Order: sequence, then structure tokens, then C-alpha cells
Amino acid sequence: MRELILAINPGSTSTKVAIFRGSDNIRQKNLSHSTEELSKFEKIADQYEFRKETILNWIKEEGFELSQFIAIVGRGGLLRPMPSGTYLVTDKMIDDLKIGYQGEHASNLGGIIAKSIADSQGISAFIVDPVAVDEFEDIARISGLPEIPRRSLVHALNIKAVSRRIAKKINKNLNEVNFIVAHLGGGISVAPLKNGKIIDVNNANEGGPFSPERCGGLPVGDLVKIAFSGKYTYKELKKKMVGQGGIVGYLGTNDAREVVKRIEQGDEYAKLIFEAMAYQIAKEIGACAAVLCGNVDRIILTGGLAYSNMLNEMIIDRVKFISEVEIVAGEDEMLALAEGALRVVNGEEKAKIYEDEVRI
Ligand SMILES: Nc1ncnc2c1ncn2[C@@H]1O[C@H](COP(=O)(O)OP(=O)(O)OP(=O)(O)O)[C@@H](O)[C@H]1O
Ligand SMILES: CCCC(=O)O
Repeated sequence: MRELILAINPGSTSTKVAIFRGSDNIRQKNLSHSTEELSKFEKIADQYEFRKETILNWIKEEGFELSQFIAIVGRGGLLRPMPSGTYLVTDKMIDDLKIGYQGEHASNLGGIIAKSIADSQGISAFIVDPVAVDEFEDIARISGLPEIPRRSLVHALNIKAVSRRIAKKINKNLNEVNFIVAHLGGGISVAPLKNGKIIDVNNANEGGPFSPERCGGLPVGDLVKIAFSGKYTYKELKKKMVGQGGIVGYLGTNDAREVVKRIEQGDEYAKLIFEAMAYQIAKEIGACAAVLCGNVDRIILTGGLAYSNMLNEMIIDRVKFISEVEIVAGEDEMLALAEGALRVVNGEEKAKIYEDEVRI
């Protein structure tokens, strides 16, 4: 009997996979891919056969058959700007995932692998709340330079999932709440949600607070000077901004636990940098409060960094005047994916069709 859901969440160096019966996670594994294995492929999209085979082998090793699955769900990637929701993976979507319509990102592989496995079984493949979710109000698209509109690229999957959870906790529907959600991971997205919609956000790869390994917003004049200094290629500078920026740039580690340890041992410089990150996060939360005209039901701190009480306290001290703060440490993207697919499988929601929702 077909009853299981397979969730696939490709990251830069691993693919998280999980098998769900209803919303119960019955198996989960982080399938790691070595640099050696991945370096054989020129583009991320070229890794699809390799990662798919790794997933199929894992399913077999765990003693499951593909005939037990009712749907396959993958994390969606840098598609065209699109409304939030669960989407059926269509051929047009696959074309955009393969070219990386808004850029290359490991999550582009989620939908591609999901559809390939689903097609072999004659079942449906879905993606849920991809990075390309765009619910911006028009005013948020204006940057200050007509050639460079602001874009919505956001940790939408976790932000929507934790928002649904906190809305439920306060006995409201998602479309009845105004939240500010700070997703504090390797990258940081701080978003104001108006009636549940992400109406603005910093782009975690190039704006907002600095994060464990990304530089966040920089003084643009100095950035242009560095870019034209002849010291770096485009690729090198991008790597410096995303991967070697933020805490890595200042302290040589992307691990917040290591930073906390150094602070506890009396390292004043580590404390300054950690506090600066908290300061920038709090400042971004304050900006989101202005976007919502001060009408904020909750501030939510989520992602791996929210396990740090030290960081949470530094942020809360500066933003508690705005609203009550909820901590949802870590992320549960696998459950968020499964729940997105389940809402469709159970008939609570209709799957959106990419071609109907985006400008082609
Ligand atoms: N218990 C903990 N205490 C403090 N920091 C932690 C803890 N666990 C994880 N972190 C920190 O959280 C950060 C990573 O967060 P997370 O795992 O959510 O990010 P990611 O999934 O790799 O990236 P992204 O969220 O951008 O996709 C790292 O800096 C890590 O050190
Ligand atoms: C831009 C938000 C998503 C990511 O950085 O992974």
C-alpha cells in the first residue's frame, strides 16, 4: 500500500533525506558527499544522477520499496519569483531548476530528483516554499538604484513552518498574524510577516546582518573599490562574501559554539564580534517593526544559532520593547517539507501549478 512520503533536502555538501508516515518521521539520514565526489561535476545540476543513486541506495538499505511511497517532496530552489505554497513539479519547473533561473543553489536539485523518482512510480512530486518565494509589497522592491531591484530570496521553508507553529500556539491562523522572524543559520534572513506573508526580507547572501559565514550588507563604495582593485577575481570576491565573510572572516570559524567557548574563556575580541552580530540582527528586527508600523504579534528567533542562549539574550535585550519573543531553536525543514506534501495528499490544500503562478 502506498502511504509513505520521501522528503529530499539537498545542501551544498550533503543531502538530507527522510521518510514520513503521516507526519511521523520514521527514518532520517544526512547523506554526506565528499569534495572529491562533487568536484567531478561542473555545475550543481549535473550532480543529480549521482545524488539520486545515493538516495535510492539508502532507501534500499533501510528496507523500503519505492512502491510504498505515495509522494516525493523536494526542497525547491532559485526558481522564478513565486507565491508561497506546495507546488507540483512540472516539466517547465524542471527546465528552470536545471538552468538555475535565479542562480545555482543545491536546493535546485530537490525538485529534479523528486520528479525523477516520482515519474518512475507514476506518483506526484512536489516542492514546498522554495528560496524563491516572493510576497514582497511593491515598495520593498525599490533599492535606490533603478538597475538593481531588491529581490526576495529567503529561508521561506523554515520561516513559514515556524510561523504556522507559533500562530497555532496563540490560537490564530497564519493569515491573522504579524510576525518578525529571524532565521539564524549559516545565513541569516530577518523577515516581517504581515498577515502571514513575507512582505520584505534582507537577502541572506548579500544584505542584512552578517552571519557565521556571510558578510551581510557592506558599505557599497568600499565594496566597489575592492572589486576594482585587481586583487580579486569575481569568483574570489563572491567566496569572500559568502563562505569566508561574517564570523569566519573575523574569527576563523563558522561554529558559534566555538565562539561562545572562547568568550567564556575571556576572549574580548570574540565577544565584540558576537555582540556585533547580535546588534545587527536586533537592528534588522527594529527595521522590520517599522515595516509593520509597530503592529507585531511576536518576534521569533529560529535556526541553529538560536540554540545559543548568549546570542538570544543579546538580541532580546535590544528588541523586547517591540514584542514578546519566541525561541524555536534549530530548523525542521524535513517535517516542513512532509507537512507541505501531506496538506495536498490529504486534500486540505490544492497543489499550485508553477506555470499558473509565475511570469514566464
Ligand atoms: N547548540 C548550539 N549552540 C550555539 N550555536 C549552534 C548550536 N548548534 C548549531 N549552532 C550554530 O548554528 C549555525 C548553523 O545553523 P544551521 O544549522 O541552522 O545553518 P545551516 O542549515 O547550515 O544554514 P542555513 O540555515 O543558512 O541553510 C552554526 O554557526 C552553528 O555553530
Ligand atoms: C537566500 C536564502 C537561502 C540561502 O541562503 O540558502
